[in-house]
Amino acid sequence: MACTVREDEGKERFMQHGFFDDREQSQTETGPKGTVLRVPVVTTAPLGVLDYRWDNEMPPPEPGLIVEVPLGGRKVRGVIWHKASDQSGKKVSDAKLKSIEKLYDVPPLSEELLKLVAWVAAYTLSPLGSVLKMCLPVQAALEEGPSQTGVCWTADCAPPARMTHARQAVLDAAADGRVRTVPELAKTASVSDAVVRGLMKCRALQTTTIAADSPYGQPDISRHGPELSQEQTIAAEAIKNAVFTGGFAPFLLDGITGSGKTEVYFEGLAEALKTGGAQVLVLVPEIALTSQWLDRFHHRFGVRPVVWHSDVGQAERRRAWRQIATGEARVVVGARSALFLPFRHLAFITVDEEHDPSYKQEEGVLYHGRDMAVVRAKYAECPIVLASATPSMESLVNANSGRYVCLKLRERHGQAVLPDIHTIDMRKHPPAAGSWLSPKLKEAIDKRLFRHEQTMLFLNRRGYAPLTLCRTCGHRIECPNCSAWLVEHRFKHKLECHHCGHEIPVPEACPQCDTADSLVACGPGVERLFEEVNRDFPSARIGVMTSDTMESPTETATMVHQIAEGRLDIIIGTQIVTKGYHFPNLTLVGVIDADLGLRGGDLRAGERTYQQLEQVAGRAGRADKPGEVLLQSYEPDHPVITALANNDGEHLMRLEGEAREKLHMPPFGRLAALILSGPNQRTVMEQGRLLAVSAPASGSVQVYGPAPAPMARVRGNFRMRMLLHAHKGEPVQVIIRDWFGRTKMLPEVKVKVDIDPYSFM
Ligand SMILES: Nc1ncnc2c1ncn2[C@@H]1O[C@H](COP(=O)(O)OP(=O)(O)OP(=O)(O)O)[C@@H](O)[C@H]1O
Ligand SMILES: [Zn+2]
Repeated sequence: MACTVREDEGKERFMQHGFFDDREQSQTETGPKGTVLRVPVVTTAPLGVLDYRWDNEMPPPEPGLIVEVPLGGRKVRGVIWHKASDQSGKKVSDAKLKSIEKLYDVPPLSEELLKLVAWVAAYTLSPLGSVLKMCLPVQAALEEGPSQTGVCWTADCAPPARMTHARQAVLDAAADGRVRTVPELAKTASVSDAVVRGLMKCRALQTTTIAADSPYGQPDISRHGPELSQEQTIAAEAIKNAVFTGGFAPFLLDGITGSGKTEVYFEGLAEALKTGGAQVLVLVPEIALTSQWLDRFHHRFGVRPVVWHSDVGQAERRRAWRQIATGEARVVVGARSALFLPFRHLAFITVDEEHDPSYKQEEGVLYHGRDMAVVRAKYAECPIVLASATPSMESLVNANSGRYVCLKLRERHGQAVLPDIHTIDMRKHPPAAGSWLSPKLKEAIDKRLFRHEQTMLFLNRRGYAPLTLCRTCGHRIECPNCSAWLVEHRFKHKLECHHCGHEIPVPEACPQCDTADSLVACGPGVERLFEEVNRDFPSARIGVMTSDTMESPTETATMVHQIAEGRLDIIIGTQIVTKGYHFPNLTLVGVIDADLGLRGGDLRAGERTYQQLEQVAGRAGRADKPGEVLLQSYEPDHPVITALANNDGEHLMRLEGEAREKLHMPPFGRLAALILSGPNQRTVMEQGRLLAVSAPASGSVQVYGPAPAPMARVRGNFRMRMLLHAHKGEPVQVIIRDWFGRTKMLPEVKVKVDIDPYSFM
């Protein structure tokens, strides 16, 4: 494998990065035995750069090489860093310097990836090690995998003493000299394994060992995509040109739902793959939901791409990581974590559904996948396409300012047109008591059943009911660990906390006043909606799509197939049904509670609700039959609802942009949230007070809080929030670092910094 570098080459790269800068101080030189070569290492522990001793017996060090080092009594993975450690003053003496224990036989991480790690760490105020850990997620990927028997023909092989048709077929198939497994060769020659083994025995074929991981299929770029419409062609050509020219080039592909954005960026992908060894990355919001995407990719390129997300098993992760590192795997489609994969030669990135909130990582290193993808493209010097029917305010502003090239698709493919969107004023057309469907929506569903067309009902609430209340004493059943109600899940006969996972069986009597049969479910969830639909449309075939009913990607794929094949009439789902699906026979979308996302009202509530409802609306009428969307609302005059009904998202986003600009709100200003948490409420409050006392303040920087977080308790920890608001251009990270430097930090309180927060809970 390619980790061995020529000595002079390694040293040269090292010098370029200033590795030998502190030669004098630590007397380091590669050279005679006994001298110490000090190298900087970042480990996967949440720390910065540390010094280690490089054994002279090892090949010369090079930035990016992956090593194993001792750290606090453990052995941890690490990477040779491209800058000297910053332990100035308290430098470990040569004598105490610990040695690098192992050099893994995998290619070094690229310069470009190391730069990304450094950038993300600095931007999110996270330790380098925490970010690096995301690049090295699978220990097994670093080890040589189990091997298997391979077979090939070489010029040294003697022809067999006895020749048969079958044997000749095998030798013909093996004549290309490729190493294959026995079953592979047998299959290619259409013979049984025994024929191949016979030839191996008499040395007419050579036996070798090959790595157990089978290679990924290579995409076939000679295939052509569909004929593109004029506006699709213009967009595709712009992207292809940028890929051909190379270099950083960001695009916003802003095309209405069903306009063929996928077909357009597939063209860019095909262009990139024309260069031998080039790799491409497609980020998608929730990979479990992409069975249709994978089928389309397969249809277009003749193979399946490498898939990367948290549900992929260890063996497959190992295989993927290694082959991405060696450059053999060419196309990767993945969730945001795929951004940190060790590509060798990244030539093109697409972020599909770029507006999707799930790109923001809310645990560990708090980064935004879309934004960091742009940074990676910059370092990899390659084009990037951000695609969406409902672009984020951030990307729209970048497109308007000319930082991104904006490519527009204004029409749906073929005969399809955007669906008609109507609002049902629930004040005038209320549902019957105890039900959630207005008579108008029911009528529309009836029509679709009669015409054998499909209906999708959208309600972004998992479970049966969001609240269980005692009719006698008014007690509401809450989570003992979190400030949240327990949600009834009737399919599972449980009450469940959606924040910490705490669950209890549904009680027979009120836990507070002990009255039997006094608990009532309040409000609807998808399970309750299912009950109603099932009762009102007894002959309909109904499917429920939520993360509770779809526990694996396979289950999701099965249901998606069922819908696409017309084996379901009504699909009830949460936000997982909004993502990019194409069901030709689906002509009605009903939104049960269009106002749901507007309540609570954080900075992006309007933008997010618009995006979500426009996406779910976009599932209707994507083929030859026209679509209709009905929004049930108690606030039909709300700007978001009218924008949807008037098909005028552009206007809405413009107004929203103007409002934010006036208030210096993102993306026209900067926010950073501080989340203080700990088991003891008093100390958390004390930390808040200490931070408030030393908070920075000027005309362009303001700090709000501390205040109890809306989720004031999660998993037994008390939480408070502070919010730093700064004008654009203020060095928020520097300000925060300085602020913390001046503040007494209590060890029992965790202070998390969320730069560009999306969640305000
Ligand atoms: N030029 C074309 N020729 C043939 N079929 C096309 C063409 N363009 C798009 N389509 C088809 O139209 C449908 C919608 O396209 P696609 O899914 O790419 O749209 P999209 O813009 O990604 O939509 P969404 O944002 O809703 O996910 C797909 O079935 C796609 O194969
Ligand atoms: Zn809880």
